[in-house]
Amino acid sequence: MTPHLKRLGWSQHFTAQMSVDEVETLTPVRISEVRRRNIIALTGELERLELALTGDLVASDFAVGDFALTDGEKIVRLLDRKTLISRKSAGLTSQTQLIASNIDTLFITTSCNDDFNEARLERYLAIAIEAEAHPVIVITKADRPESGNVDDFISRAKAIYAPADVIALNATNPDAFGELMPWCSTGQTLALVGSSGVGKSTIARGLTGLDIEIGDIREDDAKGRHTTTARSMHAMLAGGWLIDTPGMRELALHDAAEGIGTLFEDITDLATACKFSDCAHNTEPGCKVRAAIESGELDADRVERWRKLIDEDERNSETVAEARDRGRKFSKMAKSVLKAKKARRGE
Ligand SMILES: Nc1nc2c(ncn2[C@@H]2O[C@H](COP(=O)(O)OP(=O)(O)OP(=O)(O)O)[C@@H](O)[C@H]2O)c(=O)[nH]1
Ligand SMILES: [Zn+2]
Repeated sequence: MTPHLKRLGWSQHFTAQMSVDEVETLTPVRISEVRRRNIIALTGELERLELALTGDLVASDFAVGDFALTDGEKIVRLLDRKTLISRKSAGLTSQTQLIASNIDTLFITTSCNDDFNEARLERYLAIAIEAEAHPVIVITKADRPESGNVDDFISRAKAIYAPADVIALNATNPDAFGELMPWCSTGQTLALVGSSGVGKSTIARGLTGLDIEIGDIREDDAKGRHTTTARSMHAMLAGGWLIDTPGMRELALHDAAEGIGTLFEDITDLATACKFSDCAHNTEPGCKVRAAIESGELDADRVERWRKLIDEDERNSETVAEARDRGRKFSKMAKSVLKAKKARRGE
């Protein structure tokens, strides 16, 4: 592996996928922009190539951050991803839209104010775990906590998921960025998520030295609003890459059952030991989850958040057919309720 490729974020994971023939004839590149008709990719020397899509490959098969092999003209082969973040596209066709790939670290950003909330952090943690990206909870506005003190926010964040790192900082102070360096250096790829106003753009600016507006670029055409990924991969001052595709801001939970399972492993373990395999953990006899809440081993609020997250995930993961089915069931139910009401009123 050349040092140049390492700088691009290349690793053994990708080398191992190449045949001897491919090593001799093709060039590895990293995809930095996905356009409707072509792909912009960077070589190890950071040369920017405009590559054609040919054969079966279409733009929606690619994510910013992908590694691929090219003959210099077109993409020949897409390499298996290390990690992938996707979302369900809005609208009638509930297709999965690829948002970013081969991300090592996800900065889950919140602030020392009302934005800080366990449920929100858990949702992003489940997304990171599902994508196999390392989660770092970055708590901004540590210079002016609106309530309590910064240490309280840090301990609350640490209590959510032990493997996640937690950093509190003043994102407007350039000196504070030193703490973020372990995830920003050469070979590392990073993405930022969090609500509006928590400081994502401020952090992005601090890490890249560029005034980038994350998520502002949209294309409109007859088919409706498209997100484009123009200029979505930015070199960080410390040597790594920051990926900030527009879809990152609107990430919703979907198909993250495993992520939720890992995040709430203790509850999941108890739930599998319940007497009934379909236990809803309400009033069923032999429910280990309820028993753990009653003994004080589990926090009832956390269990509630776990259930809500599973519900949200299942709702967002359903296929178009399932959603239609649910719609039908609902309208059937609504009709029968209406009928019963009318009958009561003697209509
Ligand atoms: N004092 C202080 N202000 C901060 C900090 N982080 C962000 N801000 C300010 O908070 C405001 C919002 O920050 P942005 O970086 O625009 O937040 P964002 O997450 O990118 O917001 P959207 O673009 O709406 O998604 C700006 O005025 C920042 O200067 C911090 O750590 N301390
Ligand atoms: Zn149970």
